[in-house]
Amino acid sequence: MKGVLPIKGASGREKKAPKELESVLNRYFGYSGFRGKQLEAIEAVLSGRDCFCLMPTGGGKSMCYQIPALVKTGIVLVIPPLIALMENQVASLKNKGVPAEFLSSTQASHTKQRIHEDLDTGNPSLKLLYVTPELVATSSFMAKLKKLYNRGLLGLVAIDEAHCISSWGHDFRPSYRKLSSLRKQFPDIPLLALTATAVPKVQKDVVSSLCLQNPVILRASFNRPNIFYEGQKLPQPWKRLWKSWAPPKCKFFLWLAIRNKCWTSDRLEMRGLDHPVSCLFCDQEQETIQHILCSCVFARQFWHSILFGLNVGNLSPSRDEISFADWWRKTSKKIHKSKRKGMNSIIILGAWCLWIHRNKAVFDGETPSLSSIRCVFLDEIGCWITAGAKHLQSFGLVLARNLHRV
Ligand SMILES: Nc1ncnc2c1ncn2[C@@H]1O[C@H](COP(=O)(O)OP(=O)(O)OP(=O)(O)O)[C@@H](O)[C@H]1O
Repeated sequence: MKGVLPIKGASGREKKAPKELESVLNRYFGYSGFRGKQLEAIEAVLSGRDCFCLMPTGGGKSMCYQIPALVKTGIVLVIPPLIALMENQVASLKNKGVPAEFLSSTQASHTKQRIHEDLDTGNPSLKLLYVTPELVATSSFMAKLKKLYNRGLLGLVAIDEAHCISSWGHDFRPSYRKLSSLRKQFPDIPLLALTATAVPKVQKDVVSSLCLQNPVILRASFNRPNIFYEGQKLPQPWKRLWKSWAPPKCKFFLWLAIRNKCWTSDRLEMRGLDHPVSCLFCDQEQETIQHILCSCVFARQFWHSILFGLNVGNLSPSRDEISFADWWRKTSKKIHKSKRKGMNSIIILGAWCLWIHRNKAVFDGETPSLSSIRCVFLDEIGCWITAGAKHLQSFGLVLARNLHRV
């Protein structure tokens, strides 16, 4: 890149002086300076280090791999979780004159062919290539990457929304798990893991799942000094959530859900991404995670059938319920202490089933059905009991007896 002179870092790898990086930032993106942990992340990967970077939503994580792509030799491979995300970013980069492309199932075959031909040349014009984790998991694409790597043309691999490896990545996106092979395949290429949601436990999991080697760990402050906050302390459900019996993936899902961090229509729309027009369960209201879990008519019918089966149908969420966490707190309070642990597991399981059912409707086009979600719920309860959920035993028996009557 003209005007940006590489200097040698301690490791002997490419390193750029901040001023030179700032001039690239200014030239392509029009910003006068880096913010948050951007510069530290950029310098880490330019010096060849792996890096885990936690920055708030909208904090500017993409710059951490876009600037290296513009100053580093070779191609930066970016792995985001959503096709819509990569389409958006690629379009915006192209607008700024940055050579970027994405490969996905939605891409026309002649476009894919053109990208592959470019990758096969000795000197590809591409600087950023966005791909899905599923594509990285295929042997044919891995072979292509290997070729790039052997020719010294792979500069950096950036994994966006890296928490997917640890949360819904387990079941929902198994290919995220397979990204662990990147470190083995490309031992000296820096890996950059970016996320806005990672509690220390998840951070550790991301670092170990990706086999990051002695990574630079960056955690930007989530405080926005220009925003005045006023808050009221509400009883939080965390203790109830973490202490209840449920598989970790379900608890983690609910932790995200309570914090409104699931990729439902409202969040996708806020980010300008493709999103279902309305909730696929009821086709009446906008889809939010709170709606799916408690105020949607489908969700309420589901909860009613489960709770009615347990002889506490009166505790089902009402149509005015706007917060799942709030409903859970109220419901839990009304249950006798001796049954509370079991009820908490029932509620986590119910929420998990609703989420899985919603994903099947969104991604597999399945029609929402009360009888099928109830069957899944009953099967799961059996599995949870077998796996050690003692408090659920009596609930399971009552439900198995009563549910067919609902
Ligand atoms: N140094 C900077 N100065 C000013 N604006 C910036 C800077 N870096 C990034 N931005 C802008 O901040 C906005 C958010 O950036 P970006 O989409 O990369 O955030 P993000 O951290 O990836 O967010 P999310 O977690 O939602 O994916 C963009 O409009 C981007 O152009």
